Amino acid sequence: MDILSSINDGILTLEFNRPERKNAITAEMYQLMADALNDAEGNADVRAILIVGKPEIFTAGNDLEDFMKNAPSSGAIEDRSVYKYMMALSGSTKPIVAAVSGNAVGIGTTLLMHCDLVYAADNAKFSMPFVQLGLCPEFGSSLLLTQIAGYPRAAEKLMLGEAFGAQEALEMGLVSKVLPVDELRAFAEGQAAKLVALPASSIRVTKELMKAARKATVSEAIAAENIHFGKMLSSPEAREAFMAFFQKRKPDFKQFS
Ligand SMILES: C/C=C/C(=O)SCCNC(=O)CCNC(=O)[C@H](O)C(C)(C)COP(=O)(O)OP(=O)(O)OC[C@H]1O[C@@H](n2cnc3c(N)ncnc32)[C@H](O)[C@@H]1OP(=O)(O)O
Repeated sequence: MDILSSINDGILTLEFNRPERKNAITAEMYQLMADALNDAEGNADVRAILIVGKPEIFTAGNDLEDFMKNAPSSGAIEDRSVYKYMMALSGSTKPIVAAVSGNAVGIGTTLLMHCDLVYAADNAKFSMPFVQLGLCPEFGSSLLLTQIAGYPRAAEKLMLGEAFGAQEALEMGLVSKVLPVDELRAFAEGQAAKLVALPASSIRVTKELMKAARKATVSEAIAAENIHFGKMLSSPEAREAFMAFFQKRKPDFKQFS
């Protein structure tokens, strides 16, 4: 299974488990995670959610082969499993803890902005290389990163797409603590266990109140981003970037005006 899903002591743990492809996320993996999150919504026994990868890799983001095969030239974005997953994540009423070690690329970083408690290992590396792929930010990152980090820093991360480390992620407020990689998972599990022991109704209301102010603007940003993202996935620039990645060469964007 490319996603390991388990419920123990009130915690739903979702673990990326495709290390041979750097935990790159396929449509099937998004669907599995969307289903688990939606099931958790109706399951009172789940009182916290934990998202983890492997010590050496969180996720390389969307599977680029999937991007090439399934560019959404037709069909509604709402029907795509990535959309279902991100809506389930951003709309979850349960507290979500994320623990990042290794690379968190693209949607791997975006998804953190929809979680509640976010922790990084000292080997974590974050990147949103949307522009480098001929794409644009997705699922609220154009708005949320600006709110979290301020415009200049968000512009640097989103326009240049370069990777940055755990310490910088801490300074900008993307994560709230950095730990040694071999301590990260146990720490995150401990934080999730604390949430489980607290009154679920208080956690629920606190989360709702904290997210209320940004709810409408995040939805608007996601809708606007999706319009561009969907079209850009089939653009010649994106094709060139995907081909270049698999051919292990630098993309040549100068051929496009
Ligand atoms: C809506 C969502 C949007 C997004 O998420 S956009 C972001 C899309 N993701 C990316 O552009 C990241 C692409 N991957 C990488 O940049 C690198 O990987 C890493 C920095 C994550 C790791 O680098 P290294 O440790 O050198 O590993 P390696 O040799 O590049 O990868 C090992 C194998 O994994 C495959 N792989 C890695 N990432 C992806 C991916 N995203 N989609 C499909 N396959 C991937 C490779 O091709 C290779 O395979 P082989 O061993 O056969 O050469």
